[in-house]
Amino acid sequence: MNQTKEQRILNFVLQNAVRGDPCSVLDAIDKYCSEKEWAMNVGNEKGVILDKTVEEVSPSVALELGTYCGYSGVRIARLLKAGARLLTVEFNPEFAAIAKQMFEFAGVQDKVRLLEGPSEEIIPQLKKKYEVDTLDFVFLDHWKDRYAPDTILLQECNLLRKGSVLLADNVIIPGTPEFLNYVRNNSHFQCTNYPSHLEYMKAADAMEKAVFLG
Ligand SMILES: O=C(NCCO)c1cc(-c2ccc(F)cc2)cc(O)c1O
Ligand SMILES: [Mg+2]
Repeated sequence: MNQTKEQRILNFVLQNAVRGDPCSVLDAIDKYCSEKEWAMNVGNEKGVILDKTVEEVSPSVALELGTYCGYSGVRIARLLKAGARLLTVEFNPEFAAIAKQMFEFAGVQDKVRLLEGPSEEIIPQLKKKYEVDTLDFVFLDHWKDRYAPDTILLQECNLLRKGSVLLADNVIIPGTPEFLNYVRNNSHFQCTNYPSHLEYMKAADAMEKAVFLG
């Protein structure tokens, strides 16, 4: 059976990175996806913006929407303080299976909980089923037309508190116009735009930070 691109990425990591070394996993994925096959990982340039935001927030509980192969999940988990945890949601079971192996190889599996299913089903379960009180940090990187409805759903489920930080990937390409309009015209959010580039390409992209003001 032919391998998928995501399996090829994982195999390259298993062959070229160091087990238990998250940075070597990130470097291997970035090397493969810049030299061999493009893939929709957040990448190293936008990854630095993600790093700085995670370090500023120092979250105890972080949520990622859109796991894919686990690149940004490894990126976030490697920066979490002792006892902190990342919940990451992936709809596609094949991607989830790859990401699970990626987390284990990187050695971050004890900090990460991978939840398979649609975000609109999982978000309402976070409090009771996954014992979440409120979220300190949310990385939005899933289906771009879900960013706005899921931001509303997070509020409806009382998962945001004064100071909760949302960071959204791809607000230029593929683009998230409904989300940008929603948070930028909402007095409950303080927004900051971070211009960058599409992962592994010269095309312009950006990330948007939206701090919930309560
Ligand atoms: O769809 C995306 N993510 C959700 C997956 O379940 C996604 C797409 C792209 C992208 C694709 C095709 C292109 F031509 C340009 C950008 C980039 C990304 O960073 C992404 O996160
Ligand atoms: Mg993305």
